[in-house]
Amino acid sequence: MKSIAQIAARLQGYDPQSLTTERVSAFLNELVAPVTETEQVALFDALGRVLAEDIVSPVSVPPHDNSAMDGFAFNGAQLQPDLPLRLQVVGTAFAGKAWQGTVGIGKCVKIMTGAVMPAGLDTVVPLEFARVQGDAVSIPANVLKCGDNRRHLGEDLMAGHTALAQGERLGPAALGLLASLGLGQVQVYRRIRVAYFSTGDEILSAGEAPREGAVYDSNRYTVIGMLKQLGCEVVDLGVVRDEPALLEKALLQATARADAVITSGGVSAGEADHTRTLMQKLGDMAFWRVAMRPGRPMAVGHISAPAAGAQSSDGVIAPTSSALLFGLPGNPVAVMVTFIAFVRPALLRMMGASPKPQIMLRAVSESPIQKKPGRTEYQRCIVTPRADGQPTVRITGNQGSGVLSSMVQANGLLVLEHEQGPVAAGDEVNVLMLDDL
Ligand SMILES: Nc1nc2c(c(=O)[nH]1)N[C@H]1C(S)=C(S)[C@@H](COP(=O)(O)OP(=O)(O)OC[C@H]3O[C@@H](n4cnc5c(N)ncnc54)[C@H](O)[C@@H]3O)O[C@H]1N2
Ligand code: MOO
Repeated sequence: MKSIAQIAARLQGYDPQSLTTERVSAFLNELVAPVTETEQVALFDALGRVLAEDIVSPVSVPPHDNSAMDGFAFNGAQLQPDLPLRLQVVGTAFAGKAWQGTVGIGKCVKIMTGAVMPAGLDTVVPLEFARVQGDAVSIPANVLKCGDNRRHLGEDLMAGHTALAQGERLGPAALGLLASLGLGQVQVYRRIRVAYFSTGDEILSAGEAPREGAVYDSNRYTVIGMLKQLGCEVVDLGVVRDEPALLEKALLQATARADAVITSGGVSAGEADHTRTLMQKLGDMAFWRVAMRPGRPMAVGHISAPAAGAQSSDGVIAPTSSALLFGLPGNPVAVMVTFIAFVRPALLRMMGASPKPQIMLRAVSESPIQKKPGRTEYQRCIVTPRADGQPTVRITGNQGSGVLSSMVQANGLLVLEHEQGPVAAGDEVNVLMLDDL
């Protein structure tokens, strides 16, 4: 495991009080190691899991040349420009029940979609194009080319070729592809376990009576929601008051039980913020001010705790477990934005997934947007599709980092890059669509 100091020493221009989002991402790439343990799971249980091995096709898909249409199969060399073709039907080929005979010149076979192409035949005329009279079929001039409507053996996947690479996060299409190879089980990385707790004396749990100066905990629901969407196992440690002994206990418990620990609150420099001090005491931590909005303060590092169930006795050093720790800012939108920008990619890396660039939509801004160069801004926005071309985008009103209602209205996050200044109406901007996450 690389220490914060080692990574910082290698990262040019590392300044914890002013880090660009790119530097943060580069730092996290070095800090976070993928899990190595794997397990075999049934294909139906593999959705969202990450492949731990290359999948080499044991078979070709399709396994034989076959018809793409219901129609009549024949030897396409007989087609001539500007001339119709008349053929005699000599049999029927069904999907799953091949036609075994030979089909000569002037002959054809009625064929169903998916049926194996009889030997020597390479072209199918769809039923809609064929004129059938008794056992004769005539094909009008110039409606077909030789080879039309034939699907080739292995045109999807060829036996012996890599069908999917290690690191692929399995979506429905990938599961279907694995199933098309006849595989019922697949080797994936184990799930990662992530513990979460909210911190702060003013934070109430749902169901508690309201009291002066207190607010209900929303971060626990947004963060745990996003963790579940990622397919992590979640250890929910609730709300922890800003008391050193309670915070220490929660951090140690979380570390002993999880691969990664996420907290919210207590990472800026407030007086009652014991969280920072404790994180520092228990681990190798960095406290950053990221040049971004929202989400400026953030803590990251590794902390250690005696492993779950480990007994320390005289002369015996208890084994320790260690976890990646993200101390996210308390403000509800800052939590979500830092999770999306940094925690999510880091956890995907820990899950073993190959890195994928976040694809941004280009949209035209409906109105001017204020923006200072020198920080990356994530503004909640609504993208509207336009029938006549590029989608347009507008921001969702109040962008305060405590305002969750504008996050709910938003369908995207408008990402204004570090160097960018104000946006004029009609300018193109980048949007991260929230549904894609
Ligand atoms: N002097 C400075 N003050 C602040 C700075 C700074 O750089 N210098 N940064 C500001 C920014 S930006 C943010 S973000 C916040 C982050 O502070 P903390 O991480 O220490 O968070 P808290 O102070 O504990 O809480 C901030 C805010 O969020 C509310 N909150 C916290 N947890 C929850 C929760 N689980 N559910 C709902 N709401 C929550 C909390 O009540 C506060 O209102 O610091 C700024 N200050
Ligand atoms: O980082 Mo704070 O983002 O302004 O809420």
